[in-house]
Amino acid sequence: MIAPLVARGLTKRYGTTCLFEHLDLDLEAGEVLVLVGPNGAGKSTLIGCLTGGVVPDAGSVVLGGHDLRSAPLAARAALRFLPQEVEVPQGLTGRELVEFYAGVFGEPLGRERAIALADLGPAIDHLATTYSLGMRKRLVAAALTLGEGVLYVLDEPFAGLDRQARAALIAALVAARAAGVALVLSAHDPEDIAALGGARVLELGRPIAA
Ligand SMILES: Nc1ncnc2c1ncn2[C@@H]1O[C@H](COP(=O)(O)OP(=O)(O)OP(=O)(O)O)[C@@H](O)[C@H]1O
Repeated sequence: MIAPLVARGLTKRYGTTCLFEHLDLDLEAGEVLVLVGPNGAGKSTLIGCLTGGVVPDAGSVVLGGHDLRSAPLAARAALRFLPQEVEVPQGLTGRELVEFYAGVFGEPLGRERAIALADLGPAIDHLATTYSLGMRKRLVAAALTLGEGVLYVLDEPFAGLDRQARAALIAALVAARAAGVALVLSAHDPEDIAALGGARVLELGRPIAA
């Protein structure tokens, strides 16, 4: 079975400040890794290195057996990413966006399931740019479950969600995990970590200036 995530020797510095170095990560199907640490510890930067938005100073990332640098399209096809700030394109309703994701992720028939999971009521037919942060997160988090992602990476997924949306997202993540999806997420609240049904925790400390 191909591991959803293998990272080797990840190192990232900004100037003389080292956020992490020589970091190895391995996640098997269904495993969960939670990144914790104070503000500025480097959680989002590490997530950026795992999802291709930040180039590490050293090291490699392999997603679902595909190297993020040498085979970025195949690696990204295995990945579902929920960033901390969820941006949506102009001019599309929530429904149209879900239809777009369903096509890109190769599960066009899953769109009604994702729309039900987003649970936005009549707002699903409003322009997504009018949504609150929590509504945008509901929409995109539901779309992540489309297709055959093997690794979900979520940057502070529960921030800005109300209780009902948080419970729905946790249920969706627990179900994905049971289906073999591995998860990497950053979180501040131990309750969220417990709700996922057990996870490995990686604690990042305050960055060290050389
Ligand atoms: N592009 C950049 N250039 C320089 N420094 C950066 C850059 N991006 C992030 N940093 C710095 O790297 C450090 C880690 O930032 P990061 O956003 O990864 O932390 P975090 O653990 O996600 O924080 P938070 O919990 O507040 O979201 C911070 O000191 C930040 O200022």
